[in-house]
Amino acid sequence: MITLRGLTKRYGEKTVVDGLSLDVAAGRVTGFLGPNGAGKSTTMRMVLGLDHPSGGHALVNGKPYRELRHPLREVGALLDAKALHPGRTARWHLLAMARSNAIPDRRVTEVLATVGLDEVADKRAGTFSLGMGQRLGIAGALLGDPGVLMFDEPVNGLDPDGVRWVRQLMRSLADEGRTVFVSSHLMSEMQLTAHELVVIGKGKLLANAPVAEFIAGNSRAEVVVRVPRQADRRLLARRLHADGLSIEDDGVELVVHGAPVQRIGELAHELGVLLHGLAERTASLEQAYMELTAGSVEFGVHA
Ligand SMILES: Nc1ncnc2c1ncn2[C@@H]1O[C@H](COP(=O)(O)OP(=O)(O)OP(=O)(O)O)[C@@H](O)[C@H]1O
Repeated sequence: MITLRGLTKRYGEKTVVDGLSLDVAAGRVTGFLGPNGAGKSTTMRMVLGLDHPSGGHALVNGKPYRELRHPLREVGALLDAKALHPGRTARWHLLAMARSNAIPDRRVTEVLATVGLDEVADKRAGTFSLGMGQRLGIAGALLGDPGVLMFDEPVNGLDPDGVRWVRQLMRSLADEGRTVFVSSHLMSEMQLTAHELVVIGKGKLLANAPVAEFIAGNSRAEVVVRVPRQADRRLLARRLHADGLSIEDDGVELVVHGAPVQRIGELAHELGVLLHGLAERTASLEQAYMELTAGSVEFGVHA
């Protein structure tokens, strides 16, 4: 479990993390979202004791990072996959980490196999592709078999197969009861991977909710009604309009906001309107995220 209370970071005049209070629960994958520069990496760095908070605190399993006896055994992290010694082999990189944290050497062989790098374990990390570097970074996070894991954009540079592998890994780590806190800009991937979401903008907490609740709360559900006959479409549209519902008519389909699908089906039946389709269209995480963060984008092109 990760606990943030009033966590704040200022650089000069700028507050980049602004009073964050939240719990990241065990047994769940928690997606950490926010526009570029929102403060995600800074928050993770404070959890890992790499940056010192200007206010508040961050705890891992109830303790500040610096009080953890064998930190790698309690919290593993992938922050920057490029932060490797290029001349070291993958195996040496991991052995050095293991030995400084009293982790047995055999764990190195295990995690190399877990991330699929066993065949290149004795090659220098400097020759690795971006995706191989990500895998090595993930191996480092898993090394101490920690209960808490943080990944900053772990799928960056991975091919589709690698992306799916990361998704399955995150889920299985959470299924084992671990705390998995993962940042990403890939909304469709987050929708498939995360159970819970934490969204920040300009350092402030914007949302903290299960994925489905977040999408429902930040988007409008729509019902798409396919009405082949124009006269029918007009009749149904008039009736829905009279009921105070908002409707769009593109000449083939009606898109209705604010009414459950059952009600529209019943109305069509009552009016004797022929339907070729009646479907609820739930918003994607991307749509909900865009709605929520529209005012918090710092570096964007304004249309
Ligand atoms: N050492 C530093 N000195 C000054 N400003 C910093 C420092 N580190 C980060 N910042 C600023 O803090 C803000 C938050 O950066 P951070 O990297 O935490 O955002 P992020 O949400 O991880 O962004 P991204 O999605 O682009 O990775 C940015 O405006 C950044 O320029």
